[in-house]
Amino acid sequence: MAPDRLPHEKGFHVSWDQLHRDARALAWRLDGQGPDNGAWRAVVGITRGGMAPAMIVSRELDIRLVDTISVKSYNHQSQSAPVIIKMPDRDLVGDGTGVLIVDDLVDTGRTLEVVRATMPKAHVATVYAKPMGRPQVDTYITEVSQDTWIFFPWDMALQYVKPYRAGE
Ligand SMILES: O=P(O)(O)OC[C@H]1O[C@H](OP(=O)(O)OP(=O)(O)O)[C@H](O)[C@@H]1O
Ligand code: HPA
Ligand SMILES: [Mg+2]
Repeated sequence: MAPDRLPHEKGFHVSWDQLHRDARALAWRLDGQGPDNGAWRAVVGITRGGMAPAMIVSRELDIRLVDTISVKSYNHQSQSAPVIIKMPDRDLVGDGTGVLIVDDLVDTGRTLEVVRATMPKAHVATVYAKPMGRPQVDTYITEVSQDTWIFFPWDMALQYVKPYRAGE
């Protein structure tokens, strides 16, 4: 959902360090929760934003089978209908049993709705969640309000900021 304000006005800015900590927290929460004696079989990251969290989760949980599902639903901050551009290996994921689907965030939940339909038995995990999309997620770490835009480290750069009391 596109917020109708400038990016710096209501934004949740996530650094690489913060993302790393939060994705690790997600992994630790998922540890031992898989259907096979607590183990997970594979990780499927939703490209592109889910790739960094998926890498961190699979590293923490020692899961070597990692695949991707490619979904496009946003062009900058405007949403369109989600389209699956690439499916994961069907022989690997099956109906999703033992599979962890990982994304950076859920906003409206439309992306996850489409992804879930392809692997109905998978467990869906995101690092961040907004209220509207929460029903689509099984496990997440941090919730932000629906009108907050989350800025990820790969979309930002360090830059000069004027002092609060700027001189004339
Ligand atoms: O819950 P929703 O309202 O569907 O929105 C959440 C999705 O939107 C973003 O992906 P985007 O489609 O922008 O692609 P990207 O991951 O390649 O940036 C984000 O990474 C989630 O995958
Ligand atoms: O808040 C967001 N931040 C980045 N990408 C997104 N895609 C949907 N919502 C968001
Ligand atoms: Mg995405």
